[in-house]
Amino acid sequence: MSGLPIGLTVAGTDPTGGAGVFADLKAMHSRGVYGMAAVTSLTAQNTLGVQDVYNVPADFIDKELNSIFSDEVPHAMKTGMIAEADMMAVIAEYVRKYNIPYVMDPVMIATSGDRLMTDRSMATLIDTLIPLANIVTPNLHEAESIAGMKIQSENDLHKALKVFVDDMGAESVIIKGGHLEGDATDYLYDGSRISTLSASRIDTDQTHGTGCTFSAVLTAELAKGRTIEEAFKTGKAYITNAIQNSPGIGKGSGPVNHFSYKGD
Ligand SMILES: Nc1ncnc2c1ncn2[C@@H]1O[C@H](COP(=O)(O)OP(=O)(O)OP(=O)(O)O)[C@@H](O)[C@H]1O
Ligand SMILES: Cc1ncc(CO)c(N)n1
Repeated sequence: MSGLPIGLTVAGTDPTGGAGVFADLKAMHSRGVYGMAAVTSLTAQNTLGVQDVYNVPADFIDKELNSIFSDEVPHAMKTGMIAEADMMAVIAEYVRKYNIPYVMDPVMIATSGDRLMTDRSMATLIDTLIPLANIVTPNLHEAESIAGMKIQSENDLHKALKVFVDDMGAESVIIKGGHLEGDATDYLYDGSRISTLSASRIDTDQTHGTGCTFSAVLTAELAKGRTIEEAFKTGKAYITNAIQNSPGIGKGSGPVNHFSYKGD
């Protein structure tokens, strides 16, 4: 039993380290949390796009998770890229059995526009993973696909938030406004109230892996026993600072700085 908070990420790799499990580990480390990672897919990708994907078979993901959980149970976990429904079913079993705080980042399409989840997995994502989640973190497009509606107004956004919690059974949802017009405003709904956090939009294309990094920070904060609202505040401050200080790596949409945020 470790005194250090432990966060687990279950997601794909990005060999350039800007998104996926490597980014998650950096974000958790930066927040003072010991990071563990089980890999769902290897991708060949960089700041320009995804060149190829190699899925880990679901029964091997089961072995990775068994190795982790039979040895040390993490204090919180997140999932990111999960390409296929059979992988989701395996992961859901561990979330159910160990019942640790769970952040579900429904990764569907990379910043570059490449698909990272099959369409036929959508029903499983909605039926098995979302009801287990303490926080679901869709971006605007993912929220539209999952809620099955267009989001063109504040009113639509409020309706979509409620679909995740009131209809699908998540404890809370944060719809991220990285792709909204104007300020980058994120919306949290926890079943009783909607709260927002806003940052001025940073005029940059250095946003590769922002979603992964944001959800990894939320997971790290939950691993420390912080509330969802506290985790949201830290996640927002961290990602805004990380985008502002992006290191300018690669020829395309580069990664953020996982180590620049120095807040508590
Ligand atoms: N240009 C920006 N300026 C300020 N904040 C931003 C900007 N772009 C994204 N964010 C913030 O970054 C976080 C991640 O949001 P975003 O909508 O980009 O996620 P995503 O699309 O899932 O990311 P990914 O690129 O990893 O797929 C949110 O808090 C969002 O408000
Ligand atoms: C492995 C992986 N997960 C998530 C994203 C979304 O940014 C990505 N580009 N790559």
